[in-house]
Order: sequence, then C-alpha cells, then structure tokens
Amino acid sequence: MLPTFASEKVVRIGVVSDAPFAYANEHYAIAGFLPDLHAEISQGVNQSTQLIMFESRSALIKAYQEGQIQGALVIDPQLNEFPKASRSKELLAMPVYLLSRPNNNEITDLSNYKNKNLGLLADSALSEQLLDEHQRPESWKTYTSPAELVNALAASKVDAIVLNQASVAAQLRKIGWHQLVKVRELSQKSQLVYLLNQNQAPLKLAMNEAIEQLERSIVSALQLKWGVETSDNDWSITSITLPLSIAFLFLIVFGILTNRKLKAEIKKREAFEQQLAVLNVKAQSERQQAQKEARTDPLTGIDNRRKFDEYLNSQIQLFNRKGNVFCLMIIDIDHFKLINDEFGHDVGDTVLKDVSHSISEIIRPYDELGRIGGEEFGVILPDTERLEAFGIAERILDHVVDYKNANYPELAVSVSIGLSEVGENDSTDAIFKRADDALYQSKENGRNRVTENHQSYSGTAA
Ligand SMILES: Nc1nc2c(ncn2[C@@H]2O[C@H](COP(=O)(O)OP(=O)(O)OP(=O)(O)O)[C@@H](O)[C@H]2O)c(=O)[nH]1
Repeated sequence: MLPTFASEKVVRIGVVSDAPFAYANEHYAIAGFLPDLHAEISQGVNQSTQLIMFESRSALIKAYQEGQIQGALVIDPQLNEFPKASRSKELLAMPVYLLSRPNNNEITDLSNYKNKNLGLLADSALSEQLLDEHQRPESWKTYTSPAELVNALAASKVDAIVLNQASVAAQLRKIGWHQLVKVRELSQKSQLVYLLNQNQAPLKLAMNEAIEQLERSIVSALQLKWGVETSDNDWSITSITLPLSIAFLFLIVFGILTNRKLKAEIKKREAFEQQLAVLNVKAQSERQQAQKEARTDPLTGIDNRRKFDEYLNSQIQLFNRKGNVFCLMIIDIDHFKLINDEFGHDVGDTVLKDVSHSISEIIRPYDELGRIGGEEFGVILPDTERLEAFGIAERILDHVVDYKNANYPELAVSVSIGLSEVGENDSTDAIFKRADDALYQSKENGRNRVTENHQSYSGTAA
C-alpha cells in the first residue's frame, strides 16, 4: 500500500511498466517513458509531479480508484476503467497491428477479414472506428479486456486480433510469437489518456509536448526490446522476415517439446519479475516519502524554503523557455514578536499554523505555498498576472484579519504582503528582491496591506 501524502501539491502519476510508452529497463527504472516529461521531472524542472510505476494495468487502475495516485497515463483505455469526469484526452496517430496465428498468409488487409473471425477490444475508440468503417461484420467479436482478447486468439476462437502499437509488446510476451502485420493505411487515431484530479497547468503543457515525441520513442523502444519490424518503407504491409519466422517457429516447436520445463521457468521468472516490480514500487515510494519529508516544514506541514526555492526556480525556467507568467508573494505576520511576548511561544506556533492554513484556503490548489522564514510565507501563483494576483493578495489580507483564536479572542492577527510579477530576463534573486522590497514598503506604510513591485510599476494598497 502506498502512503498517501498530506499535501496535495505533488501529483503522483501512475504508469504501467509493461507498455512501451512506459517502458522499463532491467532494473525497472523508466527507460523510455514520455522522455520529455521524465527528463523534466528528473532535472527538477517539474517539481510537482512524481511517476509511480505499476507492474500491471489493473494494479494501476486499482491505485487510481483508491486515490493512491492522482493521475494515470494509459493508452487506449476501456471507457469503463476510469471515471469519465476526470478524463483529459489527447489523440495521436498510431499504427494498427493485426496479430494472427503463425503461417496465416491471408493477412494482407483488414478487409480480407470481413468474413473471418476477428477480435477487437470492446469500448475502445480504435475498435469503434474500425467496426464502423467495415459496417460491423457479424463475424467480428469484441472482448472486454486485453487478456480476454489475447486468450481468444490463443484458444483459436478468432483468426486474428487488432492491437494498437502500445499493446503489441506486452501481448507478444504473453502468448509467444504469432504473425504480426502492421496495416498502415488503417492507421487510426488511438487515445493516450491522462487523468488528473486537479488542474495542473505546467504538467498538462509538459505532457502535450511529450505526446508529440511519443510515436518516435515507441518505435525505438519496440525495436530495441522486442525486435519488432517497424520499417518506414513499406507502410502497406509489413510482415516478419523469413529468418525470423523460422527462428520463432523453431522456438514454438522447442516450446512444445519442453513445455513443462519452460512453463515452470517462465512462472518462476514472472514471479521474480513481479517481486522485483513490487519491491521497486515500495523502494520508490519510500524514497519519495523521504524526499518529501526533506522538503516539508515540520510545524505547518507546508513546503519548506528549500522546496519553495526549487519551485520558484522551475517557474523562472518555464517563463524563460515558454513565457508562462507567474507572480510571487511574500507574506509576513505583523508584530509577531509581540504575539509571542504577550501570549507565549506556543500560541505563536498556533498562529503560524493557522495563518498558513488561512492562506491555503484562499489560494488555488495548484499555487505553491511555503514557509520561507520564521513568520514569513511565500506564495507562487503560476499562470497568473499581477491584477489577478493582487486580488488574491487582498483576499488573503481580509481572511487573516478575520482570524479568531478560540482561546484568546482578543488576539488580533494581520499580515503584510509584497507582490511581484515575473519580468523580462528575470532571475530568482531579482524577483525575490522586488517582492521583499515591496513587503518592506507594506510594513513602512502601516502594515496589513499589499504592495506591488514589478519591473515597470510599483504601488501600495491597504
Ligand atoms: N512562536 C514562534 N515564533 C517564531 C518562530 N520563528 C520565528 N519566530 C519569532 O518571530 C519573531 C519575528 O519578529 P520580528 O522579525 O521582530 O518581526 P515582527 O515582530 O513580526 O514585526 P514586523 O515584521 O516588523 O511586523 C521573533 O520574535 C522570532 O523569535 C517560530 O517557529 N515560532
């Protein structure tokens, strides 16, 4: 069981290790998964996302349903697997494959299968499109899960099954070698679905970019690991080469002869791989938990200065690369020393926790809140321009002033805020200094107010 995080600031995305787009190396580390997104995460640019790998699609779905991950990346999911409301869809072109029993020379085109038994995945966008195109032949059957589909082929209930590129590698491994034909002219749109429970604008952007590179990465992953023919030259029909056919035929014969021994070996290996995958998920989540703790303020439970600085840095990089505007706020509790002196340090601690909670009630789920000093908080508002940020700052002022301590009703709390919008050729130090100078102005002008200090404009309002 994966631990659940108290903070919703990190989005945990589940991926399946078996699929080529979430393609694992022998150590079960991600080797070919949406390379851009992964690189972005490992380089620390996208600090708000973590990838959690699952050994099977059903384990991933279960984790998603139980809320252990907040998002999932799945290719061409069945419609009933995920709650519809939380879907975001991206369409991408993907070659379609027919997988048939060996020595089936009839496959040249899907229309040859109009009167034959063809298996398709039910509730899949790709299947629906193919069925419509061929006027829903009676001999075509749909199966509710990829496992059922593959079993139908293995049990000769159908002559061939339709697969999209993403599921080819996994299915080949399950049932051994069959004849695989890529039918390029039938290439339809397949779905890469990513599900997010919250609106994560930077993540969405990163994913959209990664999707553009997906086809290329899948092809090379398939070639590398499975040796599947993916020639660009013959798009109409691509079948296995003769030597490969002979080699695999030999494997099948060999497999029959040593069936039992082989089965036991495979079982042992699968159990070992499964254990390895489970251990890896566990180790990964423990590592992530430790990393999380190193970035959390123990008193308030929000992000600490280190995490906040990392996030600020990532926002500056995003702005410089893509022009995503954001605002930085520094919020300081007024006369906090007096609160400590008059009511005691413990009450001071309670006020710190309550103020951080009040701020989090006003900001949006994807804004970043951190404790950046003793009685000082920082807020980063991604995709937000100064006018909107100013309104949010004013709402924070009002909300904090409304604060009441149950044991000390006479305790009055207010904050002062310095606000700055990111500007041309900005750096973390420069924007931080502008916001800090603005905070100083708020204090100078009487506290309980917000002061703006942008590259081109500054001013105060109470
Ligand atoms: N209770 C408590 N107090 C803290 C903590 N961290 C810092 N402080 C206190 O916060 C106070 C900050 O005081 P000052 O920097 O003088 O500022 P201030 O009294 O808020 O005055 P202005 O910022 O000018 O409005 C100091 O007395 C610190 O001891 C903490 O974790 N808990």
